[in-house]
Amino acid sequence: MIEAVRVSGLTKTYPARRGSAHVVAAKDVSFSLAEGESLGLVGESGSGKTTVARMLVGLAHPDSGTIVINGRTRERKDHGRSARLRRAKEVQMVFQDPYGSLDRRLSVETALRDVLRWHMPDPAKGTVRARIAELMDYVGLSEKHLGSRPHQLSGGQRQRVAIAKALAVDPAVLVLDEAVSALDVSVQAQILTLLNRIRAETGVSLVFVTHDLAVVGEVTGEILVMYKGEAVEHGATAEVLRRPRHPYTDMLLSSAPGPDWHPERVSELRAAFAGTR
Ligand SMILES: Nc1ncnc2c1ncn2[C@@H]1O[C@H](COP(=O)(O)OP(=O)(O)OP(=O)(O)O)[C@@H](O)[C@H]1O
Repeated sequence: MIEAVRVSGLTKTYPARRGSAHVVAAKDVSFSLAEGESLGLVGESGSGKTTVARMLVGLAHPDSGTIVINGRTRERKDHGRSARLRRAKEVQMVFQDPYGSLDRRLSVETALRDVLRWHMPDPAKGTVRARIAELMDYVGLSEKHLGSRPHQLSGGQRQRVAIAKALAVDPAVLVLDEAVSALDVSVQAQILTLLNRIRAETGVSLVFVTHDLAVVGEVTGEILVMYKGEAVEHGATAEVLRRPRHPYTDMLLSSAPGPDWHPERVSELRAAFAGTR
Protein backbone atom coordinates (compact mmCIF):
# COMPACT_ATOMS: atom_id res chain seq x y z
CA MET A 1 0.00 0.00 0.00
CA ILE A 2 1.54 3.33 -1.06
CA GLU A 3 1.21 6.13 1.47
CA ALA A 4 -0.04 9.42 0.01
CA VAL A 5 -0.22 11.48 3.19
CA ARG A 6 1.36 11.28 6.61
CA VAL A 7 0.50 13.95 9.15
CA SER A 8 2.24 13.80 12.52
CA GLY A 9 1.59 15.88 15.61
CA LEU A 10 0.04 18.86 13.80
CA THR A 11 -0.55 21.71 16.19
CA LYS A 12 -1.83 25.20 15.44
CA THR A 13 -2.67 27.95 17.91
CA TYR A 14 -4.22 31.25 16.92
CA PRO A 15 -3.00 34.06 19.17
CA ALA A 16 -5.28 35.90 21.57
CA ARG A 17 -7.17 38.80 20.06
CA ARG A 18 -8.69 41.78 21.79
CA GLY A 19 -11.42 40.43 24.04
CA SER A 20 -10.76 36.75 23.31
CA ALA A 21 -8.23 34.18 24.49
CA HIS A 22 -5.89 32.26 22.19
CA VAL A 23 -7.44 29.29 20.37
CA VAL A 24 -5.81 25.89 20.05
CA ALA A 25 -7.37 25.07 16.69
CA ALA A 26 -5.42 21.81 16.21
CA LYS A 27 -3.58 19.85 18.85
CA ASP A 28 -1.27 16.96 18.07
CA VAL A 29 -3.31 15.69 15.13
CA SER A 30 -1.86 12.64 13.34
CA PHE A 31 -3.13 10.41 10.56
CA SER A 32 -2.00 8.77 7.38
CA LEU A 33 -3.79 8.01 4.16
CA ALA A 34 -2.93 5.49 1.45
CA GLU A 35 -3.05 6.25 -2.25
CA GLY A 36 -6.61 6.03 -3.57
CA GLU A 37 -8.14 5.94 -0.08
CA SER A 38 -10.41 8.52 1.55
CA LEU A 39 -10.53 9.98 5.03
CA GLY A 40 -13.36 11.97 6.61
CA LEU A 41 -12.47 14.77 9.02
CA VAL A 42 -15.60 15.37 11.04
CA GLY A 43 -16.66 17.45 14.01
CA GLU A 44 -18.88 20.33 14.99
CA SER A 45 -18.27 23.87 13.84
CA GLY A 46 -15.07 25.16 15.42
CA SER A 47 -13.58 21.71 16.08
CA GLY A 48 -10.55 22.45 13.89
CA LYS A 49 -11.35 20.54 10.68
CA THR A 50 -10.76 23.46 8.35
CA THR A 51 -7.56 24.40 10.14
CA VAL A 52 -6.16 20.91 9.49
CA ALA A 53 -7.34 21.07 5.86
CA ARG A 54 -5.74 24.49 5.35
CA MET A 55 -2.45 23.24 6.77
CA LEU A 56 -2.56 20.25 4.41
CA VAL A 57 -2.78 22.50 1.37
CA GLY A 58 -0.32 25.07 2.70
CA LEU A 59 -2.83 27.88 3.32
CA ALA A 60 -1.91 27.83 7.03
CA HIS A 61 1.32 26.79 8.69
CA PRO A 62 1.50 24.48 11.69
CA ASP A 63 3.29 25.65 14.84
CA SER A 64 4.67 22.15 15.11
CA GLY A 65 4.26 18.77 13.48
CA THR A 66 5.01 17.51 9.99
CA ILE A 67 3.13 16.92 6.77
CA VAL A 68 4.52 14.43 4.28
CA ILE A 69 2.76 14.14 0.92
CA ASN A 70 3.96 11.67 -1.71
CA GLY A 71 7.08 11.07 0.37
CA ARG A 72 8.10 14.74 0.53
CA THR A 73 8.05 16.69 3.78
CA ARG A 74 6.39 20.08 3.49
CA GLU A 75 8.85 22.89 4.23
CA ARG A 76 7.68 26.34 5.15
CA LYS A 77 10.46 27.92 3.15
CA ASP A 78 9.24 26.31 -0.10
CA HIS A 79 8.29 29.16 -2.38
CA GLY A 80 8.89 30.26 -5.93
CA ARG A 81 7.31 28.92 -9.09
CA SER A 82 8.75 25.41 -9.00
CA ALA A 83 7.78 24.89 -5.34
CA ARG A 84 4.25 26.15 -6.08
CA LEU A 85 3.94 23.86 -9.08
CA ARG A 86 5.16 20.89 -7.08
CA ARG A 87 2.79 21.65 -4.21
CA ALA A 88 -0.12 22.02 -6.63
CA LYS A 89 0.58 18.53 -7.91
CA GLU A 90 0.73 17.21 -4.37
CA VAL A 91 -2.54 18.58 -3.08
CA GLN A 92 -5.55 20.55 -4.31
CA MET A 93 -8.55 21.86 -2.41
CA VAL A 94 -12.24 22.22 -3.29
CA PHE A 95 -14.22 24.64 -1.13
CA GLN A 96 -17.87 24.81 -0.11
CA ASP A 97 -18.36 27.88 -2.27
CA PRO A 98 -17.03 27.17 -5.77
CA TYR A 99 -16.74 30.91 -6.37
CA GLY A 100 -13.76 30.65 -3.99
CA SER A 101 -11.81 28.89 -6.73
CA LEU A 102 -13.63 30.04 -9.88
CA ASP A 103 -13.14 33.41 -11.48
CA ARG A 104 -16.59 34.79 -12.33
CA ARG A 105 -15.28 36.38 -15.53
CA LEU A 106 -13.82 33.21 -17.04
CA SER A 107 -15.61 30.57 -19.06
CA VAL A 108 -15.18 26.96 -18.00
CA GLU A 109 -12.84 26.39 -20.94
CA THR A 110 -10.64 29.39 -20.14
CA ALA A 111 -10.46 28.46 -16.45
CA LEU A 112 -9.31 24.93 -17.27
CA ARG A 113 -6.96 26.10 -20.03
CA ASP A 114 -5.29 28.62 -17.68
CA VAL A 115 -4.50 25.95 -15.08
CA LEU A 116 -3.22 23.51 -17.69
CA ARG A 117 -1.05 26.16 -19.40
CA TRP A 118 0.48 27.10 -16.06
CA HIS A 119 1.57 23.50 -15.61
CA MET A 120 2.44 22.81 -19.25
CA PRO A 121 4.17 25.93 -20.53
CA ASP A 122 4.99 24.34 -23.88
CA PRO A 123 2.38 21.67 -24.60
CA ALA A 124 2.33 19.54 -27.73
CA LYS A 125 -0.38 20.61 -30.19
CA GLY A 126 -3.80 19.47 -29.10
CA THR A 127 -2.71 18.29 -25.63
CA VAL A 128 -4.53 21.00 -23.70
CA ARG A 129 -7.71 20.61 -25.73
CA ALA A 130 -7.65 16.83 -25.24
CA ARG A 131 -7.06 17.16 -21.48
CA ILE A 132 -9.96 19.64 -21.18
CA ALA A 133 -12.26 17.16 -22.94
CA GLU A 134 -11.06 14.39 -20.63
CA LEU A 135 -11.64 16.50 -17.51
CA MET A 136 -15.14 17.53 -18.63
CA ASP A 137 -15.95 13.90 -19.22
CA TYR A 138 -14.57 12.91 -15.80
CA VAL A 139 -16.82 15.33 -13.97
CA GLY A 140 -19.90 14.62 -16.08
CA LEU A 141 -20.11 17.93 -17.95
CA SER A 142 -20.63 18.20 -21.68
CA GLU A 143 -18.94 20.31 -24.32
CA LYS A 144 -21.85 22.74 -24.30
CA HIS A 145 -20.77 23.89 -20.83
CA LEU A 146 -17.31 24.94 -22.03
CA GLY A 147 -18.47 28.44 -22.93
CA SER A 148 -20.43 28.99 -19.71
CA ARG A 149 -19.37 31.35 -16.96
CA PRO A 150 -19.85 30.23 -13.34
CA HIS A 151 -23.10 32.18 -12.81
CA GLN A 152 -24.64 30.44 -15.85
CA LEU A 153 -24.27 27.04 -14.18
CA SER A 154 -26.19 25.33 -11.38
CA GLY A 155 -24.56 24.90 -7.96
CA GLY A 156 -23.81 21.24 -8.71
CA GLN A 157 -22.34 22.07 -12.12
CA ARG A 158 -20.16 24.79 -10.59
CA GLN A 159 -18.84 22.30 -8.06
CA ARG A 160 -18.11 19.87 -10.93
CA VAL A 161 -16.05 22.60 -12.62
CA ALA A 162 -14.19 23.29 -9.35
CA ILE A 163 -13.41 19.56 -9.10
CA ALA A 164 -12.25 19.44 -12.74
CA LYS A 165 -9.98 22.42 -12.10
CA ALA A 166 -8.53 20.77 -9.02
CA LEU A 167 -7.96 17.51 -10.93
CA ALA A 168 -6.41 19.24 -13.94
CA VAL A 169 -2.89 18.94 -12.49
CA ASP A 170 -3.39 15.32 -11.48
CA PRO A 171 -2.83 15.89 -7.75
CA ALA A 172 -1.97 13.08 -5.33
CA VAL A 173 -4.49 14.37 -2.78
CA LEU A 174 -7.77 16.25 -3.06
CA VAL A 175 -9.03 18.03 0.06
CA LEU A 176 -12.76 18.79 -0.03
CA ASP A 177 -13.91 21.27 2.61
CA GLU A 178 -17.71 20.98 3.01
CA ALA A 179 -17.73 20.64 -0.78
CA VAL A 180 -21.25 19.25 -0.99
CA SER A 181 -22.78 20.94 2.08
CA ALA A 182 -24.52 23.69 0.14
CA LEU A 183 -26.07 21.35 -2.44
CA ASP A 184 -29.49 19.67 -2.51
CA VAL A 185 -29.44 16.10 -1.29
CA SER A 186 -29.96 14.64 -4.79
CA VAL A 187 -27.17 16.77 -6.27
CA GLN A 188 -25.01 15.87 -3.27
CA ALA A 189 -25.50 12.19 -4.05
CA GLN A 190 -24.43 12.71 -7.67
CA ILE A 191 -21.25 14.53 -6.66
CA LEU A 192 -20.41 11.86 -4.06
CA THR A 193 -20.84 9.13 -6.68
CA LEU A 194 -18.63 11.12 -9.00
CA LEU A 195 -15.92 11.47 -6.34
CA ASN A 196 -15.98 7.75 -5.63
CA ARG A 197 -15.57 7.04 -9.32
CA ILE A 198 -12.74 9.54 -9.74
CA ARG A 199 -10.94 8.06 -6.73
CA ALA A 200 -11.22 4.55 -8.12
CA GLU A 201 -10.13 5.57 -11.62
CA THR A 202 -7.30 8.00 -10.86
CA GLY A 203 -5.98 6.76 -7.51
CA VAL A 204 -6.30 10.27 -6.02
CA SER A 205 -6.62 10.25 -2.21
CA LEU A 206 -9.48 12.23 -0.70
CA VAL A 207 -9.64 14.14 2.57
CA PHE A 208 -13.28 14.95 3.12
CA VAL A 209 -13.98 17.71 5.64
CA THR A 210 -17.60 17.76 6.74
CA HIS A 211 -19.93 18.13 9.68
CA ASP A 212 -22.34 15.73 7.94
CA LEU A 213 -21.94 12.12 9.02
CA ALA A 214 -24.30 10.87 6.31
CA VAL A 215 -21.91 12.29 3.70
CA VAL A 216 -18.90 10.73 5.38
CA GLY A 217 -20.58 7.32 5.32
CA GLU A 218 -20.94 7.58 1.53
CA VAL A 219 -17.41 8.48 0.54
CA THR A 220 -14.85 7.61 3.18
CA GLY A 221 -13.18 4.43 4.33
CA GLU A 222 -11.77 6.03 7.46
CA ILE A 223 -12.96 8.73 9.76
CA LEU A 224 -11.19 11.03 12.18
CA VAL A 225 -13.44 12.78 14.66
CA MET A 226 -12.25 16.15 15.97
CA TYR A 227 -13.32 17.97 19.09
CA LYS A 228 -11.77 21.25 20.23
CA GLY A 229 -8.76 20.74 17.99
CA GLU A 230 -8.07 17.18 19.08
CA ALA A 231 -8.63 13.91 17.25
CA VAL A 232 -10.85 12.04 19.70
CA GLU A 233 -11.63 9.00 17.58
CA HIS A 234 -10.12 7.46 14.47
CA GLY A 235 -11.07 4.24 12.70
CA ALA A 236 -12.86 2.56 9.83
CA THR A 237 -15.91 4.69 8.94
CA ALA A 238 -18.42 1.84 9.03
CA GLU A 239 -17.11 0.70 12.41
CA VAL A 240 -17.05 4.17 13.99
CA LEU A 241 -20.54 4.98 12.72
CA ARG A 242 -21.89 1.63 13.93
CA ARG A 243 -20.08 1.46 17.25
CA PRO A 244 -18.65 4.83 18.28
CA ARG A 245 -16.21 4.41 21.16
CA HIS A 246 -16.00 8.02 22.15
CA PRO A 247 -18.97 9.84 23.76
CA TYR A 248 -18.42 12.85 21.50
CA THR A 249 -18.82 10.70 18.36
CA ASP A 250 -21.90 9.19 19.91
CA MET A 251 -23.21 12.69 20.46
CA LEU A 252 -22.51 13.71 16.88
CA LEU A 253 -24.31 10.62 15.64
CA SER A 254 -27.25 11.25 17.91
CA SER A 255 -27.55 14.84 16.75
CA ALA A 256 -27.48 13.85 13.07
CA PRO A 257 -31.00 13.21 11.78
CA GLY A 258 -31.25 9.56 10.77
CA PRO A 259 -33.28 6.43 11.46
CA ASP A 260 -31.95 6.19 15.04
CA TRP A 261 -32.16 9.85 15.83
CA HIS A 262 -33.00 10.64 19.43
CA PRO A 263 -32.89 14.39 19.99
CA GLU A 264 -33.41 13.96 23.71
CA ARG A 265 -30.13 12.00 23.88
CA VAL A 266 -28.10 14.98 22.70
CA SER A 267 -28.13 17.01 25.92
CA GLU A 268 -27.62 13.83 27.93
CA LEU A 269 -24.58 12.87 25.86
CA ARG A 270 -23.25 16.40 25.81
CA ALA A 271 -23.31 16.40 29.62
CA ALA A 272 -21.71 12.94 29.76
CA PHE A 273 -19.04 14.04 27.33
CA ALA A 274 -18.30 17.24 29.25
CA GLY A 275 -17.69 15.00 32.27
CA THR A 276 -14.97 13.08 30.45
CA ARG A 277 -12.89 16.19 29.63
N1 LIG B 1 -7.57 32.77 11.21
C1 LIG B 1 -8.02 32.53 12.44
N2 LIG B 1 -7.75 33.37 13.46
C2 LIG B 1 -8.16 33.10 14.71
N3 LIG B 1 -8.89 32.02 15.06
C3 LIG B 1 -9.20 31.16 14.09
C4 LIG B 1 -8.78 31.35 12.73
N4 LIG B 1 -9.25 30.31 11.99
C5 LIG B 1 -9.92 29.49 12.83
N5 LIG B 1 -9.88 30.00 14.09
C6 LIG B 1 -10.48 29.37 15.28
O1 LIG B 1 -9.96 28.04 15.37
C7 LIG B 1 -10.98 27.14 15.79
C8 LIG B 1 -11.13 26.03 14.77
O2 LIG B 1 -11.67 26.61 13.59
P1 LIG B 1 -11.90 25.76 12.25
O3 LIG B 1 -12.43 26.70 11.20
O4 LIG B 1 -10.69 24.99 11.95
O5 LIG B 1 -13.04 24.75 12.72
P2 LIG B 1 -14.07 23.89 11.85
O6 LIG B 1 -14.29 22.64 12.60
O7 LIG B 1 -13.58 23.79 10.46
O8 LIG B 1 -15.38 24.77 11.90
P3 LIG B 1 -16.34 25.27 10.70
O9 LIG B 1 -16.99 24.01 10.20
O10 LIG B 1 -17.27 26.21 11.35
O11 LIG B 1 -15.41 25.91 9.70
C9 LIG B 1 -12.25 27.96 15.98
O12 LIG B 1 -12.35 28.28 17.35
C10 LIG B 1 -11.99 29.20 15.15
O13 LIG B 1 -12.66 30.31 15.70
